[in-house]
Order: sequence, then C-alpha cells, then structure tokens
Amino acid sequence: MPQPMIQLETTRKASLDGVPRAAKSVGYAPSSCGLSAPDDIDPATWERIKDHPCFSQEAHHYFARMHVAVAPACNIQCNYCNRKYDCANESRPGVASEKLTPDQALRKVIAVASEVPQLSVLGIAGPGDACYDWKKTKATFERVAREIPDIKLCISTNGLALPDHVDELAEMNVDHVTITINMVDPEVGAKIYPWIFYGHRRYTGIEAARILHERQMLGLEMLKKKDILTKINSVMIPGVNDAHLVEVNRWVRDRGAFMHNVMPLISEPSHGTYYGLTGQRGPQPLELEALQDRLEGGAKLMRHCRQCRADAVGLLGDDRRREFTRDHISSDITYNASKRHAYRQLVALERGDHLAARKDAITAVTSAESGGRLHVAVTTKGGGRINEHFGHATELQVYAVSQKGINLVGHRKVEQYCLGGWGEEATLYNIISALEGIDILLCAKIGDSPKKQLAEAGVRATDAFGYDYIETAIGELYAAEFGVKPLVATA
Ligand SMILES: C[S@@+](CC[C@H](N)C(=O)[O-])C[C@H]1O[C@@H](n2cnc3c(N)ncnc32)[C@H](O)[C@@H]1O
Ligand code: SF4
Ligand code: SF4
Repeated sequence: MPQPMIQLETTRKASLDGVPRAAKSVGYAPSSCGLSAPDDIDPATWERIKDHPCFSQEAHHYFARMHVAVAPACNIQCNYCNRKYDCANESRPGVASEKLTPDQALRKVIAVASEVPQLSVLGIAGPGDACYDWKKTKATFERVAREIPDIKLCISTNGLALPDHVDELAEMNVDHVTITINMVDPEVGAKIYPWIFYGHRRYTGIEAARILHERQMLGLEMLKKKDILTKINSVMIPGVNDAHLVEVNRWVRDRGAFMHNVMPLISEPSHGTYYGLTGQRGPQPLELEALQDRLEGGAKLMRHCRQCRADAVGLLGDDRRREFTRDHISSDITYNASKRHAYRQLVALERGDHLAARKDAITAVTSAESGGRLHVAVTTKGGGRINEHFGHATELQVYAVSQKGINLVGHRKVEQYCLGGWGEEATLYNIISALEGIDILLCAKIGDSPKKQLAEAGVRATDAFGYDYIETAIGELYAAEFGVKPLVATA
C-alpha cells in the first residue's frame, strides 16, 4: 500500500457549531522554513533526536523505524513475555513472523529503506535480547552501517548483558539505547522475574532480581558516561510495580536517563504468558495516564509508544511489515536512496511550519484566563494532521488539553469501522468502549450515523478540522469551548 505523502493543503469546512468557515491553504512563511528545537530541548540534543520516532514525540509524526528479528535468544524470563518466532497475527513485543540472519536482515533493511521514505531508524528489539544475542546484533549493525550510513542504530535490552557491550556500542555509533527497568527493589523484582541466566548459571528469586538490578544500574551509568541517549522502558503491572515506578523514575533520572516510557502490561490469556494465564490484569488507559501524570517533572516521559513487534516496519501505528517478508525481497537487491532523500526535503519544509503552528496553539491555550481539561481523540496517518477517515482508523491518538498545554497522552487501538464500504454496528460498539474518558473526536471525515451514535455515548465527533494540524485544531476547539481568545490564522 503506498504511504501518504505529506498533505500541504487543507480545506476547512465547518466549525463544531456548524457555522461554515473559510477554506485556507497553509503557506510557508520564510521564517518557519527552518527547523529550530522545541523550547524544552537544547539544540544539540534536538539534533540527535529530531528524526527518531521514539525518542521524539514530534518526530513520530514524520519518521519511521524498522525492527529486524535477529536476536531470538534471551538470558532472563519475564512473567509477561512469551517469545514467538513464527507469529503472524499477535500485536505485542516479543513476537516476529520469521527469524533473520544478519545477511537476511541487511537485505530487508535495504528493501525497506528503498521503499519507505520515512525510514530513519533500525532497531533490534528481540524477539529476545540484543545484548545477549550479541554476535548477530553486532554483525547486523556493521553490515547495515556500511551500506546505509545515515540510518540511526538503536537497541532494546533487559540490561543484564549490557555492561559487557557499552564500549562496542559507542564504537559502532549507536546513539540510542533502551533498557527495560521494572523495579529498583529486588523484592518487587522477584514477582516479575522467575529466573535469570548470568555467568554460566541460573539464579532465581530475590538473588536473581538483585543481580539484574545491579547490572541495569551499571549499564545505565556506563551509557551516560559514553553520552549515549538512554530510554527506560517500564511495564506497568497493577498491584505489582505500579506505585513502585515512581521510585524507578527517580533512580533513572538521577542516573542520567533521557526518557522514561511507562507502558501498559499486555496480558491476554491467549498469549500464553505467566501473567496472562494467572489472570494478572493490565492497567486501564486512564490508570496509565494518571501514573504518567504523577511522573511528570522527572525524566522526560514517552507517551506515544505502540509496543511494537520485533519485526515492525513503518510509522508507529501503521505497520507495513507484511510487505517486507523474506519472500518479497530479491537476493540481489541494491539500495536506492532517492525516496528517502526527497521525503526529507519535504519534511524539512513542513516541520518548520508545523512547529510554528504548534507553538501558536500552545501559547493560546496556556494564556487562557480560565478553562478546564478536555480529552481529544484524533485520527491521523502521519504528518501531524487530522488526515484519516473515521471508518479507516485502526488507532486513535489521545491529546489532553488544558491551560497547562496540549499534550499527546496516549493512543487507543480500535478495529477498523468501515470494511468494504459498510460500517459494522458491533465494531462501533467496541470503538465507543475504547473511547472511555474522551470528550471530542476529530477526524478527516465521519458519517452521520456513527457521529450520532458517538454523540449518544457522550463523545462529540467532527470532521470540521479535517487536514488541519492536530494542535491547531485542538487550540481552536479549546478557544470555542471555553471562550478564550481565538487563534490568529497562520495563513
Ligand atoms: C520483547 S522485549 C525485547 C528487548 C529486551 N529483551 C527487553 O526486554 O527489553 C521489548 C519490550 O517489550 C516489553 N514487553 C514484552 N512483553 C510485554 C508485555 N506482555 N506487556 C508489556 N510489555 C512487554 C519488554 O518489557 C521490553 O520493554
Ligand atoms: S527480557 Fe525481553 S525478550 Fe527476554 S523475556 Fe523479558 S521481555 Fe522477553
Ligand atoms: S516499542 Fe515503543 S519505543 Fe520501541 S519502536 Fe515501538 S514505539 Fe518505539
């Protein structure tokens, strides 16, 4: 399926109250053509993260990552993980449809980089552990860096074997590392990790968790010394480590972590994990958001993680992996950089405009004299715009807007409502359940029937802001809702 190119034109049709508005085209003022850092990030760090869809929330509107499943082996067991190497359908970390050798991985990266213009990052996120299955990780990175030097290399690890490889990571120019840290208290750890394998022997219980904790902290400190940007993943497990993650956040911030990504536990019984089979529940979206809100002010929070498979390809939330399985890739493929280069030029223009529009919208809501908090869900297929039809969406991005600002606070996965030209009632019912706590839904297009049923469920849906920047639309909505000073049009 071809990827959407960035939309440069937008036509406003009607406001929420039904009053028609003028059509407008988004122009490029000369001052907005450059890309300066957002206010909360220093320019040198921005340069390092601005094209990384996971380390920069703003970048995830434009840039894509791919994972290659070259690292199946793991040195610990987590109660939430069941690795699978031939799994076509599950949408969770730790699964892939096929394991790859480093040579197969190289061919796949070349195929994706030639076809997916948004590609900027190659990550190894299992299905097992990139640092434990080190030889294959290293061989893959070396081959890819030779062929496509401008791709960013990134790994995700449980941290146990990390200290053994920090020097090599630095030598290979790996600038982004993720460590999963779910506890800093081994008593909590013993409830999450049944065993670890370390130094040629197996450990269990509190001893295992203590060794893992010490290695994770050592690895984090070593990365900091090498000035490698580190993100911490924590899985929120209600009743096990949810309250404890406040302490985890403090520890990792004090040791120089760049970002903290608190993700919900996925524990379907059908996945066959210990937690899935024993009925350990994951958090509700609003529980996760409440914990993330508590953590604000510590390490920078990631709130846009999609908990990807070990073979995910594409923009976050738009997985194109099925187009790039081994049988789709020729054995003598060569890299064609033209799509990626052309796309980058377009993005450089669009992003400056987007950042300026975002800044205007945030200034408008933060300078409001009064106002409440709204949760706004948005359908988008990238570019930071409301450019997806309601009936085609498979996820909704959720923004919270208040006088504190406009912030992406998460996403909700939904089934596609419209298949073969018809909307399914049962699907709409599930979408309405997924919209718990949402006040307003913004989409590029929505039919009268779903709009009416959503309204009956307390969610106001509109396509009045179709193709606008998300923050601009939310800023205008907020002004309309709370009677604050409306935004000045940027065109
Ligand atoms: C599959 S692991 C691979 C990398 C490495 N082994 C690790 O654990 O960091 C990638 C990420 O998925 C997370 N993960 C695995 N299974 C999960 C589940 N059932 N629910 C939530 N997160 C999960 C892990 O905690 C880790 O942060
Ligand atoms: S460390 Fe990663 S791959 Fe290993 S069991 Fe845990 S989540 Fe799965
Ligand atoms: S799992 Fe989260 S951090 Fe990892 S690639 Fe997906 S979105 Fe990025």
